[in-house]
Amino acid sequence: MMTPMTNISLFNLKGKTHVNSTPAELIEHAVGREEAILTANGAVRATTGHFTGRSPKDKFTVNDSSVSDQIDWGAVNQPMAPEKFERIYKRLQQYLLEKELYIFNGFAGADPDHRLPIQVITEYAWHNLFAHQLFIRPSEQELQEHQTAFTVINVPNFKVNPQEDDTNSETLIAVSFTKKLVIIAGTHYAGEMKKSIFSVMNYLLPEQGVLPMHCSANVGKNDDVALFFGLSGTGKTTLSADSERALIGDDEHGWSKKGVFNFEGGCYAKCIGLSEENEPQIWQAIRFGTVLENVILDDTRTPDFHDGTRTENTRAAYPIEYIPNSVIPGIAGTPNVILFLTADAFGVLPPISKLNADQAMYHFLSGYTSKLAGTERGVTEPEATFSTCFGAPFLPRPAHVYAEMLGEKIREHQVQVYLVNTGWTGGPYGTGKRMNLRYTRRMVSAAIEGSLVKESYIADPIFNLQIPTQCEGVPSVLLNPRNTWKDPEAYDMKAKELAGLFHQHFAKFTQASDTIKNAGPKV
Ligand SMILES: Nc1ncnc2c1ncn2[C@@H]1O[C@H](COP(=O)(O)OP(=O)(O)O)[C@@H](O)[C@H]1O
Ligand SMILES: C=C(OP(=O)(O)O)C(=O)O
Ligand SMILES: [Mn+2]
Repeated sequence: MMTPMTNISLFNLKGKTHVNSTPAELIEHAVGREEAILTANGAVRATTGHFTGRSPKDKFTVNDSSVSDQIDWGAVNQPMAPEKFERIYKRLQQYLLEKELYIFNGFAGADPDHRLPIQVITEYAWHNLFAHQLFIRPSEQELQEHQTAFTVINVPNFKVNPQEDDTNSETLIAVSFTKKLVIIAGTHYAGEMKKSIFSVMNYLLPEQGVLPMHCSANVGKNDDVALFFGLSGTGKTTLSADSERALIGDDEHGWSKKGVFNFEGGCYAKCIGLSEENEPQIWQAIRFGTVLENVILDDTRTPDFHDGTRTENTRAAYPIEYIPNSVIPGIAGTPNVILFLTADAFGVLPPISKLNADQAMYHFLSGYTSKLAGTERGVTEPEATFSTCFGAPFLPRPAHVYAEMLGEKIREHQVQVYLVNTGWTGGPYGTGKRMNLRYTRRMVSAAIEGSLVKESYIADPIFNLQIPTQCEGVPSVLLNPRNTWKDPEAYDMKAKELAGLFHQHFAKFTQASDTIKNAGPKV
């Protein structure tokens, strides 16, 4: 695909550049340069060294007058002085001068009214392949007219200096909204590229009246749209891949007056424990063109998806068209049903419960899920985490900006919201076991089809949630988590402990209305 290079005015590149290369070309380069290896199923596999996940402590936002009063400064959005960014940028220009580089031009945002033309410049061919598969690929015509509005430069071998540059380490993920530039340095984890652009969209879209969301989305035969909000590992990618429904996207969407649209052109699935039986769509998407990250291979170069020795966060990145039933471009109507996914490691939240509008706001602001033992050093017991809007690491603006928009839309369109525990369950059906995926799929289907809303419900006294007494295809005893514990009193104690954590966390939302504050657990 030879097309004129679009404007790379941010950098004065004198080395060889490969612009808008095809997957086949990028794969040839990645393998030839020994960045990645070919696997038995045709995918390429790269390893990422020290960083096998995102590095939130190394993420900064340039604090200049154009954004200063808009950003929710703190641990997520750490400020960087403009002159520090400028110095790094100048050094980076020197570093890049003679470098061989790969350049992808495309879009974030499937809706032409709200899309962001982006350019992704990478040191590695495999990172450019990732960008090509994950972002929205332009048509020939769109490429001719492409004008970059935001650039991501991904230079794993460029290091910053924590002393001189005021950074946390030699690794940096820095966004400047004024320069319209993201610098990613000192990490090989490809997910930083897509989540950086997600953060940029999360900053830009509210000003256009569009709600950006950390959710997956799919659509049924009757054009009924479902959204699945959730933090990492809660099941957005897994549950949105459904043979009965068309996939809109697995991670990042916007909700405009017209409906929802995907920000991306691909998916980024977790591979740990992946099986053909449980996740057939994802399984068969792993083929030529797909990028595997940190997946272990056997002697025949066949992936061993059960091997987590390198990391539990093994990944596959593939274009959305590799999912047989997908919506391209990723645009659909207004959601009918919203599912909040939470991976509760205490095993006390019901597998599914129905929320009213105030409860929906309460749980959206809370964004409860769990960090599991082993995922972080020092975490030996399940640890509750609250990540507001189910996506705090990616939200530049204060939570209320997003929450108010969602609340308005839920009310306006009378969207039914459910809370789904995709985490753990106690008692006879599996102490310490993850919720059975087949049952979760049944409950999610019943919620989406509308049969669940008509069931009878019991009120859970601790969490103040409405629990259905039946759901077709799911043993009724599982629906109430208290039944699944050997010792119901032990259940009550654990449940009250979690209820207390909800209260502690929610205390910071002083501006929330009383009806929202009272919609949480009753302890
Ligand atoms: N009941 C369940 N619901 C959803 N996912 C489950 C369940 N049980 C196990 N899993 C596993 O949990 C992981 C969910 O990850 P994923 O869908 O990638 O989350 P996200 O996209 O939200 O980061 C997958 O590996 C999936 O196989
Ligand atoms: C890619 C990520 O998100 P998710 O696990 O939600 O896919 C991430 O958090 O790095
Ligand atoms: Mn995902």
